[in-house]
Amino acid sequence: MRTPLIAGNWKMYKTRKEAFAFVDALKDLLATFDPKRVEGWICAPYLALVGLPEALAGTSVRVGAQNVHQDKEGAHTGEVSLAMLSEVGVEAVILGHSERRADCGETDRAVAEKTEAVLLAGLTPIVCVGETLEQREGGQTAALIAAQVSAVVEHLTRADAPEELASKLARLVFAYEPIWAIGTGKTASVADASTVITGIRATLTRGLGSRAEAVRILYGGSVKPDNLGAFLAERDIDGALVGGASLAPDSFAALLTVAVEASAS
Ligand SMILES: O=C[C@H](O)COP(=O)(O)O
Repeated sequence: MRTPLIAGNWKMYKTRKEAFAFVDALKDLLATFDPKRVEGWICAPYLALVGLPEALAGTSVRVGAQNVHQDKEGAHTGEVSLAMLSEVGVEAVILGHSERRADCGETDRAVAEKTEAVLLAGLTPIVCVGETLEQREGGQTAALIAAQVSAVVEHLTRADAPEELASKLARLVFAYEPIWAIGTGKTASVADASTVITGIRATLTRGLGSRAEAVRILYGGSVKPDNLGAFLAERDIDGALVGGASLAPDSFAALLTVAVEASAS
């Protein structure tokens, strides 16, 4: 049984002051219910990460970043390493978000290398895949998503991959985020999201065999507390990657509440 996961992606929102005010308010809200049956993650901007895990201590909400460099260290101006993230208590990293693929030219290859580095460092990668509206209307969704997922799986299972990688693959998380649904208020239909996510699991099974069953696959794109339940009711949808609706403490707590209720039903 896969533990439901609600990951908030704050993107480039919240100063440190705003981030810590969010945590204070969230802790008050979480005092009234126990979201233990689900995992809640806040993926904050780098500067807000410092001190955030400590501020969330005593809750079941953990902290993630939104990107990392794949190298251990080096001459990479402006980049942040996994050791730097681990040192401040970060446990997960969003990789290959469509905004980074578009704004920063992140390739499937770079996303695959980052995924390997995150797994080897003992953190959880949340690997984003998704199609544009043009690609969807052109009937390319299934092939494109399969190619994005396969690029990661083939890299992780290549013949000369580090041996210890195999035992870490169950920690993989994928997020299917149709680009046209991000921040637009237009979600994919539950049926369409479910079809794509079932396809992702099939691609994972081809590459990973039975280990694919443990991999969690999230839906992302205009998820709100009032539409989350319908996605979570689908067998292969294990949670959500949420942007806008993760920015307010009451809305993030409401997402966790919906996930707890869905996991109980
Ligand atoms: O990473 C999160 C996604 O880009 C979804 O953002 P959104 O919930 O604001 O549509």
